[in-house]
Amino acid sequence: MEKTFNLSRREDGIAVLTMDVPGETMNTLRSEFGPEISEVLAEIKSDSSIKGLVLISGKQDSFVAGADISMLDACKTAEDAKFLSQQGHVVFNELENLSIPVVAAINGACLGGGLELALACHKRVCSLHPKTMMGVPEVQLGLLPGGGGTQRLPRLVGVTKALDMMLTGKQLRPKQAVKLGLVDDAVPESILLRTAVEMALADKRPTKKKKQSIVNQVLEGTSAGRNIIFDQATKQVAKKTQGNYPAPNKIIDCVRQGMTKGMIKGLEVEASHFAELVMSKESAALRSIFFATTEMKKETGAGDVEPRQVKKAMVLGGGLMGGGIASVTTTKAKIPARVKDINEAGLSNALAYAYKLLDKGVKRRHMTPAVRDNTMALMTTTTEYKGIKDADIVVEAVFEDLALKHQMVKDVERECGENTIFASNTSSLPISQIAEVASRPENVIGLHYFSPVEKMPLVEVIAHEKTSAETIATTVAFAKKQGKTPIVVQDGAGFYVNRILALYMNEAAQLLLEGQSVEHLDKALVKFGFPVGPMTLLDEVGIDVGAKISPILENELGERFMAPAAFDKLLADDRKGRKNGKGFYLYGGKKKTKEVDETVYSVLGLKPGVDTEASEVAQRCVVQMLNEAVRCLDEGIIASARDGDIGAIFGIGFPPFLGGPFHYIDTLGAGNLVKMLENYQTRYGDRFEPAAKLKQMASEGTRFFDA
Ligand SMILES: C[C@@H](O)CC(=O)SCCNC(=O)CCNC(=O)[C@H](O)C(C)(C)COP(=O)(O)OP(=O)(O)OC[C@H]1O[C@@H](n2cnc3c(N)ncnc32)[C@H](O)[C@@H]1OP(=O)(O)O
Repeated sequence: MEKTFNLSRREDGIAVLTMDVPGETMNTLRSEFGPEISEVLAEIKSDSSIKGLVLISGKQDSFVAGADISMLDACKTAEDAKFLSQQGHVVFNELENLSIPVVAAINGACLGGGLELALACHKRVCSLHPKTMMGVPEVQLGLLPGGGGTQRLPRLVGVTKALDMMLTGKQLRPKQAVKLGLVDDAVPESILLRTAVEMALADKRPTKKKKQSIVNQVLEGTSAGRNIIFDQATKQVAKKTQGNYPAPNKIIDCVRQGMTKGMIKGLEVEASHFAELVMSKESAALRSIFFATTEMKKETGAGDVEPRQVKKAMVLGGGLMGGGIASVTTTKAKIPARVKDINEAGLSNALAYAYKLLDKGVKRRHMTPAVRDNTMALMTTTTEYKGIKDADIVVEAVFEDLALKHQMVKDVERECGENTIFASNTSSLPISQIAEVASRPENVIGLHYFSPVEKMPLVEVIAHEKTSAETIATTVAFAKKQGKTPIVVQDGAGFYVNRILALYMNEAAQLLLEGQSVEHLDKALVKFGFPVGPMTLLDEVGIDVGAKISPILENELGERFMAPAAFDKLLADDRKGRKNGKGFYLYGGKKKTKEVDETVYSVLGLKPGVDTEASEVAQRCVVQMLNEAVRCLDEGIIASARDGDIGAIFGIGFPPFLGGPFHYIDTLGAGNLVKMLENYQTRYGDRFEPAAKLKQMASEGTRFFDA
């Protein structure tokens, strides 16, 4: 069998151990490598001519991407998982205890177990390659660093910074890593090996630790001080996770026990907690999201049709969405974008949007002002259709007016090339309606972004019946270059995400009209696992936007989408939400915490009654979303349950630890969900009628995913 580790000896006495997993684009750590690694370490220990060791990757631009997540998925028992962690401890301890200097030479991704491997080396040097990132993202998989990271990281960079890395899963760029003391140096890739060899030729004493402030020395240097750190971290975790994610508290416990009772105890605790987490339903759900998104990275959205290259884009409308779309086009995709608006104000907004994003990078020192300015030069502006003949794609992001969009379709077909794609960022209008005036309907497609554009990873790519496969593939590729996760959905009012969101929001509105308070509704759904509650979301999206979409959905999809009439009173009272500072919450005040605008109750003619059980409130809203998601799958609006899960998680923040609507239905059981819906249908009306497919699955006892 081809080897993963190759040991080569240099004349200066330094041995270079190259890791290169055969046939894989990325190095990952697997249990099967154990015997080979032990053999290599034994060879090194027995060869007195070896004066030092450099560990390097044989991959072009990645070091080690962590433990093989598929291997973790294959664990059948906690014992299986615990063995993996303990095996890692043995190997990494052996590496760390070598009598010769061991230096990790890091180029590219060095994540999870990959960083833990590097931490077991005596020193670390990384390259300045743009793909060189270091971190322990296990918490994003519902796990913890199980290869000694919970013990070595705090001892290297300090408890506070180690907890920050492990609890957020943040990835550090080279200069950040040097500043933190995670690596000893960052050098151009061309001299990475040479630098590592020089380090290995020097003695193995660790580089002088970064000087800590007096406060930090006291906090980190005493058990009382450390307990303050641990307690503070525990409080922050509780606030952020609402108790829905077990990994963070276990991470804190590993560090606490290790720092209190020593590294050996710490490693024991780490292996036990790691094992429990690998077997947890939360980690299984989060790992499924990793596999889904990795699989989607390779899909064109149109089978084996090759996408055309997009060398230039145009954005119509420089407002909130247009500015965001133009910004991610230039700053992420590095594709020139020409923004057209009817006035200079819109154009200035788009430029300011991009500049603000880029300047944040300069302030955080991972971008130079020159790179910022060169990237800004990719965005040009115009109030006329000039300089766009060579645009490969035009994205319109103007307000939801069909006549205006029709005019834009005609303008683009007149002013641009015959292959230029017209992509509409509409959030509700059927693409077929927009395309009905096109002389080249095969070039018309929907490309629906979510606000804020630079943060929300999802885009919906909406094909109408005449959209060509090449248009789909090109649009999907363009969105991926923008750093987006696209799902291809079929044409229909509200597409997928807004359609399932609408019923969830309507149910929240019903609960409000029944006397639940605004803050109780929001707290209930945040506790369930959403990033924000429905009333906050409505304020953010815009009450006027919701009111505009509802009748379109009701007209196309049926009266279950009828929004509560009382909400018209909000618009009559000019309540649009954050955008005009009047909504369910107060805006513009000096207080950090948001306060409900109590006058909203009188506008709606309400007096909040007694808030009912939060879980019941959440369940009524969530089952509406689940039921409609099943209808969308049944109607072919989404191609798969996988896409439905990713769309809901990345589009509206459906709780990732539940794996998405379809994974969650599998967890609940279709039969139980039907019973819940039927119970609500009896109590609250036919809007809770279970979807036909759901009833069929309940009767057949089937699931969306293999158990
Ligand atoms: C011991 C404990 O501490 C446990 C751990 O270490 S848990 C694992 C922690 N590591 C991670 O969470 C990193 C996961 N990977 C990524 O974030 C990304 O893959 C990347 C940033 C490393 C690279 O991203 P990108 O350049 O976009 O490449 P892909 O995501 O498409 O990945 C390329 C192929 O590598 C496979 N892969 C990457 N990481 C892992 C992994 N940890 N386990 C298994 N496989 C991994 C990925 O599936 C792709 O495979 P393919 O065959 O090419 O499709």
